Amino acid sequence: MNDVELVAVTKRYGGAVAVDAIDLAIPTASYTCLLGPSGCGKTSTLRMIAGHESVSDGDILLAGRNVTLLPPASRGTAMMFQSYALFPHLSARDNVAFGLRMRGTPKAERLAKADQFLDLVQLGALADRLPAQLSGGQQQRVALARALITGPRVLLLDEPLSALDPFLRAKMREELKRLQRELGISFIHVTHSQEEAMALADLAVVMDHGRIVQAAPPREVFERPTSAFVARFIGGHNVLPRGERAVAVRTDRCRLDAGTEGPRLEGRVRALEYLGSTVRVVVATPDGTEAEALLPDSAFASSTVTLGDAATLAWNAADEHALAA
Ligand SMILES: Nc1ncnc2c1ncn2[C@@H]1O[C@H](COP(=O)(O)OP(=O)(O)OP(=O)(O)O)[C@@H](O)[C@H]1O
Repeated sequence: MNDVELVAVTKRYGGAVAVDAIDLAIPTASYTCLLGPSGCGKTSTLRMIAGHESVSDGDILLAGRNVTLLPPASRGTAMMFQSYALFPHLSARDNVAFGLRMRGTPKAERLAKADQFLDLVQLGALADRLPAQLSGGQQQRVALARALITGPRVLLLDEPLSALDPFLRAKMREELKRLQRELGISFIHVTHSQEEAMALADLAVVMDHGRIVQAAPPREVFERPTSAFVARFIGGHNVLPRGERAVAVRTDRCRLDAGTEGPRLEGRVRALEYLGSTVRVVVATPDGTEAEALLPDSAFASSTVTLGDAATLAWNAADEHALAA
């Protein structure tokens, strides 16, 4: 049984198609990331699953039940918003208990459960604080506890990490994955970030212009991107012409090496970026074709290459991955 199934789901705003007849099956208790460039339809898809946006065509099934026409509260989903949307005059505890209050749960029971969920997000000690007395990261944990307390089968997260600084983002990312595993429910998470999707997702769904262009485990998307668009979007690949078609070659499989047999690109070093454990070297040919190598810093240290030098980027033919036309 899948937690969520989308069957030819379409969203039109006036005449414009934002989501174009997408099909998607999200397995039980899995972590799914929806990713793609701005305007590709990620948020519209999430909002249709939540019931915050009507479906123009197609069906949405949650645990096998058709929920397309049901209001958000009857679906078994909960949504965590980017803005957290906490009530400023309520304590963290009362914010978390709010969903249960709306369902008529007795006070003592809902406050005890709120404390339990605040503990789950490691915020038990701050239960009496108002949102204004909490940091952004802490407010976000309150919002997460508030969404989880209603016992959803599917939690929907709209760019939950984008407002956090890089350190907190990495920490919260671990936390989201832990919660999803511990609770055994499905998370569907909209992100712009390839790295976030790689780190979190069991299923990475890449969208472009309202369509799903690849839906697979992150490793498969990275190792076998289906198109030049996916290879470029997911990053870490050079996309190079091969006759009528194109091939993708991982940048970490390229090296600066004129001596070996095999495919190569000859040109000049157009950019060099030191990234700590790796160095990014971009080589451009006179006709403007570019490719880059991501070299271990030790490999770069043993070369003498500098900006503007003539350089040859080489890789093994076996590392070329053919892309669909
Ligand atoms: N309420 C609306 N009315 C009209 N058009 C809309 C509305 N909401 C979204 N759109 C359009 O639908 C398309 C998809 O938008 P959506 O917000 O789903 O994309 P997205 O991938 O989430 O983008 P972003 O990453 O920028 O949030 C865009 O072209 C957008 O302009």
